Amino acid sequence: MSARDGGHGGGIGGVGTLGRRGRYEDSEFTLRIYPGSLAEGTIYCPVSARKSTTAAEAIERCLERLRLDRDRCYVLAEVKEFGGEEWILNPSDCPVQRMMLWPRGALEQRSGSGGGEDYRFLLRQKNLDGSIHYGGSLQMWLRVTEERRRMTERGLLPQEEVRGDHADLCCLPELTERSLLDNLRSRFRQERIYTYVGSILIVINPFQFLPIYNPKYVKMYDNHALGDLEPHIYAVADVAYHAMLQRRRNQCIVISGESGSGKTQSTNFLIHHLTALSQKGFASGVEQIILGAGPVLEAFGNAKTAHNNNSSRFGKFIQVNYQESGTVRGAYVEKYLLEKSRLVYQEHNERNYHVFYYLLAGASEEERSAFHLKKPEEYHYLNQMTKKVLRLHWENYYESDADCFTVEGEDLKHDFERLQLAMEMVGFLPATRKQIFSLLSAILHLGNIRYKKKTYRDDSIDICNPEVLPTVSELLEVKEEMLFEALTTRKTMTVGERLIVPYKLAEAGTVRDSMAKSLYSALFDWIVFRINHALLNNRDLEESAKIFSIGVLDIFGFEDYENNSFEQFCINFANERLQHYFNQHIFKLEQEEYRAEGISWHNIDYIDNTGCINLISKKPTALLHLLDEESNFPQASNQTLLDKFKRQHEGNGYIEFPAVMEPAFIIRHYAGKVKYGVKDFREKNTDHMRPDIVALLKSSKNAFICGLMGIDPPATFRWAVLRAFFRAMVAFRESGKRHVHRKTGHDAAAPCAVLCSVDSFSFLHHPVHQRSLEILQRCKEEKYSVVRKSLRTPLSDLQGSNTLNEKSPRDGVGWNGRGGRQGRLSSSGSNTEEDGGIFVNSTSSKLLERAHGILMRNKNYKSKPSLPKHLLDVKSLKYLSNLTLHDRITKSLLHLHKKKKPPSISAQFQASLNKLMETLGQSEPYFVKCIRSNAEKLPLRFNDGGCARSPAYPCSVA
Ligand SMILES: Nc1ncnc2c1ncn2[C@@H]1O[C@H](COP(=O)(O)OP(=O)(O)OP(=O)(O)O)[C@@H](O)[C@H]1O
Repeated sequence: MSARDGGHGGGIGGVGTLGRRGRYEDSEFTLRIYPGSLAEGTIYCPVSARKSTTAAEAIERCLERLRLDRDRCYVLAEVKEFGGEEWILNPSDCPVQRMMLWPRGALEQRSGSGGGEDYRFLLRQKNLDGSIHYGGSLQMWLRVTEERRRMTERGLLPQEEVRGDHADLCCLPELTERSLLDNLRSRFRQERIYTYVGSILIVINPFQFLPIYNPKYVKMYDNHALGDLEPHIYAVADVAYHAMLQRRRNQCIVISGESGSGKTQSTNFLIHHLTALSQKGFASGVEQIILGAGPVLEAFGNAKTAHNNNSSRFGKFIQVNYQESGTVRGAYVEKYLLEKSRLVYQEHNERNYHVFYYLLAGASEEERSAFHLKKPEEYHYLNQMTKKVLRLHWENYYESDADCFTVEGEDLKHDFERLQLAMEMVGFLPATRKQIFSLLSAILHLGNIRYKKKTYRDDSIDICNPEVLPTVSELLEVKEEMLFEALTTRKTMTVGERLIVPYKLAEAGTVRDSMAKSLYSALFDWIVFRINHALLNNRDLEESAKIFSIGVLDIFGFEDYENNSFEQFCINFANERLQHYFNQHIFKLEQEEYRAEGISWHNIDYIDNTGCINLISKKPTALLHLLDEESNFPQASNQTLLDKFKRQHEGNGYIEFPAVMEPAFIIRHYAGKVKYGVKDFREKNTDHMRPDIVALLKSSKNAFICGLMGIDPPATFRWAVLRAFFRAMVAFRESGKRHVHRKTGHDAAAPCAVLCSVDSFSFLHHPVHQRSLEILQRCKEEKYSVVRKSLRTPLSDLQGSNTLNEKSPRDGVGWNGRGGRQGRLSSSGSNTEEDGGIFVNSTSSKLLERAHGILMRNKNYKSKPSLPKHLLDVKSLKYLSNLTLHDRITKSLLHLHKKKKPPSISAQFQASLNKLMETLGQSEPYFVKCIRSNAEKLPLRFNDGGCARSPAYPCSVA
């Protein structure tokens, strides 16, 4: 693709600034549409398009140029990297927007350097039954495959085994570690990366996309039993889908494997197939949002690590919900344990979360100055790794410097553009995005605050670089003095007296980092919440509606590093629970079933890890409970914690203590022994945001920051509605007065004068007021009342002003909108539950109606571009908050449990794991085990040692 105006013909990869982004909105690009067999002799047809050009329009132009038969029906298919997988675009989809989500490499290759045929648009013809016509080749191909299978069955063709490998390891004549490895290696060399072990799918990450994900394969695996065909990830998705429909039971697919083994990639294939299966090739609204949600979650939750340049630093469970008929109706994302420590510290050769680098590389000049952005190397939270390198190679600082902030083949500017677009796709308006980036900048500046001792004699501290404070206070919109106090002193109550105690030097750094980590994780929670809101379907709110679901769990694999700490302990505990679930299903339940049916069966010994799970989590003396006890005890230390572990569990076969006096303990996990250092265990387990910091942030004038501190989304939403009302009223009246004043030269107090002259006002066209007016209309329609019985101190807006009316094109609701969501809202009944509701009195109602009339009549008025986002409302917010009740991370981070102490991090993690296990327990499971073919990430290279050592290696699970 190339942009023809604006002078950035190198493709969208070169568009990085806001100003350029503005031009980019109107730029004309060239789409290359490949007609394939529909126009023999034409490789591709260049079609000019803008960001808003629809697929239907692009097809029209293409048909015109190629003079194709217009009586036929055509669609545009987007082919993405994974070996030719095709995504059919809806007529209203915008191909340029899809293309903007492609990685820069794809766009560059497109501009002529060759080899980039992976990403492209194809012109496809649609058959009468709605299926896609593949020019006969698919049918032929399927026939050949089928024929081949029949001939093999009849013995006319050699069996697969003759080639020396088995598609199912259970069929191996001899089951040894050697034979398993030989079989996997042999298959891998034939580019067969998938192998079954019974019903379990093993994937060996080839680090190169193979052409096995295109529609031929989608079709081929449709409605076959597992094992009928060559193993494939699509086969698992397909079997789960049909089992859900036939047995009317929820299904789940559990993906495991070490970092870089391909879990996330497998999840992507599964989700695409699971949504595509029910869509007959068309991307639904849900699929679109899932499509946008991926890059957003990735930018905020992934980072470069030593093992994987794009490693997910959080676990996720994506649940695709279906109607009884089997069509997708919505989805839900649950996240587990975002790695917070990465925000303030990274190991050598690792980076902070991607989004920081994207922002610093891609922000426009305007954004740079608004957020006071610097270079990455000037931020403490990003440059610690550089400093390490610096110490090693002082003389070649600049080389090392560049290496640390970019990854080979990466274009951060392009990634920033892509992120912005993805955020737009999940419904984040420009103002919301600005709030998010401003918060990220505040976090970076916060990290630059350094402390020093005031004097040698006492412990009191000061900030070395006070010039940073105004920047942070400006970005967070808090008072500078309050910020200084919160960062240097602690307020405590002792016998009714309020004490202000200065932090010690080491403490202050922890407080600063804790504030940064908590802000970031609250932001991440907020993003997940908003994505879930976008993925929510109206019908999910109806209790009677029957939902079936298929969940895909992509959770961090087993970890054993040189230094293991609290995070690894939690992660490995989660893996123990999953291994237990796996054992239950694969061995125990199956054997019990055989025995119940009277089938003679020799029980297979498997490693039962119940003992290890009990050691870690069984009340009252398990390690996690002892940790909680010691975390609550002010005099305790990590050493007393270790002593407690020893006293309580000495002699337990699952725990050992190093012979030398080392502050560590060793757990015998199912996947091997891991040594954990107890340093920081207590601190990490109670990593809550301090009350002083919460109070500071709640004092922010910025509704978005306050919103992050809000624990009750429905309540904060109502406050947002109220605020919007007053904002609109005040603005409307004030502007009216000003206008009359200008015209008559004296103050016009009478509202009628305002109304008479308001037609020409432009202030109403400001997005904030448009939104306020729309919100007000909704209030009116919901019969809210304007006068609150008692005005409490606002809990603040959850969403900030710009997010309240982000709405879905599906809603189709205008000012006087009927039907759609509006219908749902008025029938929701949520308003009646409210005490002290909001009443629209008749004067303000008239005022607003008039204002709206003006707004709508004005010929300059343009409706906002419709966004793939649901309208927020109390009922859906309540629904979502209930779904995430178990996950009280944000709540506890903010220390909002007034009476009780907030639950510890490990307690919250256990609660979310329990919920996950409950969901899995109610589903029929499938297991996908991912293995890294080599540690160097080389394409199609099989390293025996690496594969056999993998915790997902069949020997260690079977
Ligand atoms: N099936 C596949 N075909 C081709 N390449 C793959 C495949 N699966 C994974 N990869 C490559 O391997 C890289 C690492 O995979 P992925 O990020 O999915 O690993 P992961 O197990 O999720 O790692 P982490 O636990 O660190 O998040 C991907 O960026 C991709 O380049």
